[in-house]
Amino acid sequence: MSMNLTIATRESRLALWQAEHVQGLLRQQGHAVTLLGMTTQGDQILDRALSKVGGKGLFVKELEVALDEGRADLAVHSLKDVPMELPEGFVLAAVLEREDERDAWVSPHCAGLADLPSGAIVGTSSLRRVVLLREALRALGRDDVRIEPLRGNLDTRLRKLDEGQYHAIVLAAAGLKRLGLAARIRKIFTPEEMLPAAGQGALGIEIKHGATAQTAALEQALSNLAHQPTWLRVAAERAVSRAMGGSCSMPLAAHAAFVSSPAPKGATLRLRAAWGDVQGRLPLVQAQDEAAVHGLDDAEALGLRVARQLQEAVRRAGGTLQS
Ligand SMILES: NCc1[nH]cc(CCC(=O)O)c1CC(=O)O
Repeated sequence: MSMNLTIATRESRLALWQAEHVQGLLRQQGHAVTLLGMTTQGDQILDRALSKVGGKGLFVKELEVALDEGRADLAVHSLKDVPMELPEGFVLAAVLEREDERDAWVSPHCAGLADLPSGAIVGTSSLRRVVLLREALRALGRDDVRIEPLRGNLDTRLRKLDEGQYHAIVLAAAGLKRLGLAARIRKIFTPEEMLPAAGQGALGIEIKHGATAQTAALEQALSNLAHQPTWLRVAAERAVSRAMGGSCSMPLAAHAAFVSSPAPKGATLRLRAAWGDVQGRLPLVQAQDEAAVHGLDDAEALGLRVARQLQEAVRRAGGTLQS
């Protein structure tokens, strides 16, 4: 059955790329799909760190209002920006195949941290990247390097780099690749060097759940787009964030990968997580575990176990999780 569908999307170049990507996939299934562009608070507030003004939810709330009012049928999000708990009545109907989940180093000047000139400034605004960069700089004995906040959409961030406000910036590789900007990447950090954020590089499709025939048809169409191995990986990662009470004001990394590839049903999923102290007094705290994962429940149970380990390790290190 062919449907007329509307996708609610933010209007940044990356958000539009992502919405158009899903539009294309749904059109291939014979549906008529239009986009409804909107500006969210997260796009408007650019002068303050997101962690200080309410966090990830700021990027998704307006889109949920559009779903609630029936102005749109689905919303496409970078999963990294989707809060762990969706409001009552909303569900994640599909997670698409993951793009590169790693972080990228972009710099016209140097190939990596070790090459930074004395007193260099590195831009990033994610607290996770701040604590991981700090750890790497500490290992290199580079206490001269400064990490400074950097906000705005991808184009804005790159412009600030090009204007010379920073020697280098760290961004998600996925966003750069999607926008055809992969040539700007000087180096991609391995997950060992810089553990990615929960859900980074994956797209999630959110809908308003309802017991109607229309919703059932929509869920069916979206389930055709879902990529199960990605879904299992991000379910484990997001379970860590959820159990840690993670908002974007917590410097938290969580990354899962199948140890045997490709990932058949029941393959072993390895999950690693890290927490850092924003004040920089404590060394990075890490935890990891692995499990045979057959479904979302197994993935979430793994995430919960790693979160418990991490919480215990944070306590032993003398850290506090409530900031
Ligand atoms: N926090 C903003 C955001 N949300 C998703 C991406 C990149 C794409 C992705 O991770 O899927 C970015 C930019 C970045 O972190 O550099």
